[in-house]
Amino acid sequence: MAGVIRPRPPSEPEEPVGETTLPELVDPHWMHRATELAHTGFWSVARRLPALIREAISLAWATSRRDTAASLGLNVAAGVLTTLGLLATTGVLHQLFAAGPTPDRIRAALPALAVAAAAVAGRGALTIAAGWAQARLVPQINFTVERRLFETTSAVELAAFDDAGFAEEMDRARDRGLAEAGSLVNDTVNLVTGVVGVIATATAVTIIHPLLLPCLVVAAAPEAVTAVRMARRQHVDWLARITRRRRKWMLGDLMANRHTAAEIRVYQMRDFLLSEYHLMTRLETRAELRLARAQTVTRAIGLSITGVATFGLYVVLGALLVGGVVALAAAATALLALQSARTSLRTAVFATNSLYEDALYYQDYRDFLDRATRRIPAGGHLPVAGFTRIDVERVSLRYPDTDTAAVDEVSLTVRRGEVIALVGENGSGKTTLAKLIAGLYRPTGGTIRWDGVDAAELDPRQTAAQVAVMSQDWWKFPFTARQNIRAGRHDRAGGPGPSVETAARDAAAHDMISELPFGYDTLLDRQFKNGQDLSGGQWQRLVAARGLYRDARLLICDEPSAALDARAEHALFQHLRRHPDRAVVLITHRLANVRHADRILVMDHGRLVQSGDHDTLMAQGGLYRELFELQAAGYLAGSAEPADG
Ligand SMILES: Nc1ncnc2c1ncn2[C@@H]1O[C@H](COP(=O)(O)OP(=O)(O)OP(=O)(O)O)[C@@H](O)[C@H]1O
Repeated sequence: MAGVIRPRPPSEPEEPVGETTLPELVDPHWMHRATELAHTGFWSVARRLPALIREAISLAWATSRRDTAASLGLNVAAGVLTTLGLLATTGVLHQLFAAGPTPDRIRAALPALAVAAAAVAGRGALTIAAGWAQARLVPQINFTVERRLFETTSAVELAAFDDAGFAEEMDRARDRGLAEAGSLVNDTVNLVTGVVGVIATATAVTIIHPLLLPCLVVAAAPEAVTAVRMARRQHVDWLARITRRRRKWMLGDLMANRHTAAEIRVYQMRDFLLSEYHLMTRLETRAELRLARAQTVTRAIGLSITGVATFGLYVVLGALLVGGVVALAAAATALLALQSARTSLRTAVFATNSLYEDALYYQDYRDFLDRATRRIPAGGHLPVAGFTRIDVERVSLRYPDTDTAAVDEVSLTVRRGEVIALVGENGSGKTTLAKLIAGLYRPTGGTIRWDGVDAAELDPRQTAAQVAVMSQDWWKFPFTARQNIRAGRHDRAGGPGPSVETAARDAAAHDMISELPFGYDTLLDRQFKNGQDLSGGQWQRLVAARGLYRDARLLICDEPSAALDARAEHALFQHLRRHPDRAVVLITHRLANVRHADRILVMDHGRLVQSGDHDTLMAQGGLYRELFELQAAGYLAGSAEPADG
């Protein structure tokens, strides 16, 4: 076995001194409502029930009237049959306990028995039908709330995503709010089912003998109280443990993840991660045992009290029987009713607890939708078919929660047929200005005019159709190579404009795509079967192909070649040259690529500080020349860093 290296088992950690060597985790945003339930008493929760039920039913009603009516109506009908079944059972017992020969008694009991059997069968059928209606309703609700959310998030203005509060609310609405809508309705139906069950049983018992009702309440109550206590204890405990469990998931994810595998080996982090993981596991197991112990105690106390209460019920029933107040048949039915009441009460109690928490999270979803809807840009209505010039007039943009303007009173003109370049140091505002020209942001000052018309008055969809942006922070869409390029104008069926393959060739992406296992039909996401990943530069070629495929009148290229090799960069820039029908706004730090631009605009701290062609700016001196010469020096033969000291 020489040469086989066996992984050394990690050393077991010492008993924890402190909790962990890792720093504290902040609370995840999806549990910000969780403490609220823990700190709200059961009766406060119960008091809010009517409003919550109204909310859930109106959501369900708006989604499907038929299934809502069926879910609730069939449950109520099942309740009526519960009452009928109990009354018929009393009738059966009454006949059976009567005096006379057994065959006669059985014969006399038969009609009531038939009614009782029909009631049980009917109730079963109605419950199944109600369950079916409920099962149909919940996915429809999920679909409705998801559709509402995504229709809104995909329409809000881009600037909303820069607002940290908005982004967080969106995450919350998406993570919990969506899921809770279905639960809200499910729990409401369960609550109604439970309450109907309790009412049905109480009604039957009251009809049989009014004195039986208080006995039933006293006997069933301890179990309901135990159920509330256990549910709450579990919730509080879950809250207390959630941070540790997240840390455990995080550590587990680090150790079983293809992205971290190399670094963990390079830095020999295995022992450290495993010992932290063991520590978390040990603390977690201890906490779980603590909960199990506490729940066992609660259950034991609850069961004992329930036992005593049930015994009390027997004593009371016995006394009523002996005193001749209640018939034997009625007393026997009361015992059957107790079982049914307990089950229904437990269902109602659990549903009440969950309903409250569901409603808190669903409210987040509602609040977010209201807020997001207000941020959908209204836009103008004037049609746009193209442009001859776009005038940017003293335009500014200040991002939310920032003190300085990212773009500060900038004026320039983009003409059709021109290539203009935006250059400047990192953070000088080039990307922001490009996004303003593209209409992705609305200026916080100044005006942008398309052929003299304020862009705010133009139809935003038609304006967007004139613009293509090759952005520097693109996303790896999990589609095939072809779909990734066609996404540039997914609704173009034939018609003018380059084909997918032409766009790919122009962006130096065709050869690379052809070499993929399924060529243009290769899925570019490793999460899918047969999916592939591309290198950063290969992805950038694909993004450039998408931009060219869009074939827009205004092409904005933000660092289109940052990850490209020299050959691909050269090929791409051949296609970003002047074109009579198109204006190109080019942002790049590689100043050799802007030499041939019609105009070079130099930005510094959000302001436009120089403008002109390459020769003019070089003759002028200033920031452009300084940056150009610095970069050019790196390419000069024999240039070397001065030696230290
Ligand atoms: N979404 C944002 N929210 C808040 N501030 C932002 C946001 N995007 C950019 N900024 C800030 O605005 C300023 C201009 O950024 P911008 O991305 O426009 O610069 P840039 O010239 O394109 O930089 P680079 O050359 O590094 O790409 C920077 O100070 C940046 O920190």
